[in-house]
Amino acid sequence: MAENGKFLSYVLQNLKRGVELGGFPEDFYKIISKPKRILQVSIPVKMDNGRYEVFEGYRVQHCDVLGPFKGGVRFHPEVTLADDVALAVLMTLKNSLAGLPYGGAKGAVRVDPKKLSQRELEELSRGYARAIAPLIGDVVDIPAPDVGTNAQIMAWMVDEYSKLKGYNVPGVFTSKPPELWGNPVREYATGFGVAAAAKAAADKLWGGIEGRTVAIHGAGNTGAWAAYWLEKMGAKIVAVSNTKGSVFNKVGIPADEILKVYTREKSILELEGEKSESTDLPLYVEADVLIPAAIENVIRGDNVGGVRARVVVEGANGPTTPEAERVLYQRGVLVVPDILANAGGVVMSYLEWVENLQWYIWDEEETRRRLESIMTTNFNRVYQRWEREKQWTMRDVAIVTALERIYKTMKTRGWI
Ligand SMILES: NC(=O)c1ccc[n+]([C@@H]2O[C@H](COP(=O)([O-])OP(=O)(O)OC[C@H]3O[C@@H](n4cnc5c(N)ncnc54)[C@H](O)[C@@H]3O)[C@@H](O)[C@H]2O)c1
Repeated sequence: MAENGKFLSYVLQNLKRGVELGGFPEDFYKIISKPKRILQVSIPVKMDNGRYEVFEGYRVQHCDVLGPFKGGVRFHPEVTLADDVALAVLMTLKNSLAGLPYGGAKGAVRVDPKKLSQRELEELSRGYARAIAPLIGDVVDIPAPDVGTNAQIMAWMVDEYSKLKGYNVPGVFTSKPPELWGNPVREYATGFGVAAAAKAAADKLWGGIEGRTVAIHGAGNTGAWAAYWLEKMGAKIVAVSNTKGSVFNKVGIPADEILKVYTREKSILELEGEKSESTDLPLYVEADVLIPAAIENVIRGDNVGGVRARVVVEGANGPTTPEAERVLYQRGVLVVPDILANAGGVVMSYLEWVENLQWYIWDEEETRRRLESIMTTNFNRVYQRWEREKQWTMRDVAIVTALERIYKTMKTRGWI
């Protein structure tokens, strides 16, 4: 996605800064900046036209000092190994910050899933699960969905892995459908967590989220469900976009309609309001909160001048480049970093995994209550520390806090 490893270089820049600010030894950076293991796979798929295509995929296992590797699988036509490494590093930090007993990993397949038939997609998903099977397991490495993958794909993968083992292994993939050892909260967990983080930020800055305006860049799983929960919390969604264009409506765009765009019952340009073929309108509209929820590197040095929101809550991974973040920081814009704001998905994955390992089932309300409590506690912990260390960005605080836990555990285990 990001050209020539730019995304990885931004993630490593932030990591290095975290190591320096936290006063950790240089050797710690040497260890933590490199993945422990990288698996590259080729997946042959017999296409509907009778010919074979071979897709390239990866599983990057970055660090497992805190527990089994954990992180999603991305299906995207432009994803590179460098992107996958960057995403795996972010998972290590995110899992550490959230207090989960997990290390970080990420998988990817270079493919445009929209161009595959359902049968081809199933073949590819099962093929990927078979290819990485020797290196994963419910206490080894536990993949989940990311961009371009979903609960149905997890169902195929968990089924394939279980067939290879000869018995059911529910805990090896998370974010499965509710009828296959999943939990109904997972569908909206990341968006719900982003909404909880935005609300927690608004509570601190304005005494509440009620009546505040929100712009959402990328109305997919994360963005559309964030819209849904933010509206329930009393905020107003004024702008939204996807790869087909953008809509702005200062009166408010109903979240139900945004969800219909996500589920493809409606095109984005059918929503009421000012329409634009540009996909980036939400980045620049007048709104209290901006939620970039599409892809990385959308707020950069060259366009940050146009951002007017007072708070940026990173639904996507890596949407703000370090250069843009410096500008926002100087302007007093609060950036709630990805590893804090979008952890709802992996926190929910953890809850699902705990259910699976015990063959136990929590109901939806109980699960959502646990998720909200973990998200809000984590936000407040980082925010309170940031209030004491305002010369740092909130990302710096989040990264240093995540690194402290990793470093301490490495020391205790004798890895450093
Ligand atoms: N889904 C999760 O559980 C989860 C968890 C943590 C982080 N994330 C991160 O959130 C981001 C989105 O993931 P998702 O699962 O919601 O993906 P998704 O594919 O469901 O949604 C992405 C949305 O962004 C839109 N989009 C893509 N490129 C765009 C562009 N240039 N301009 C405007 N819109 C664009 C797409 O049309 C789609 O609506 C990614 O960075 C992902 O890593 C997702």
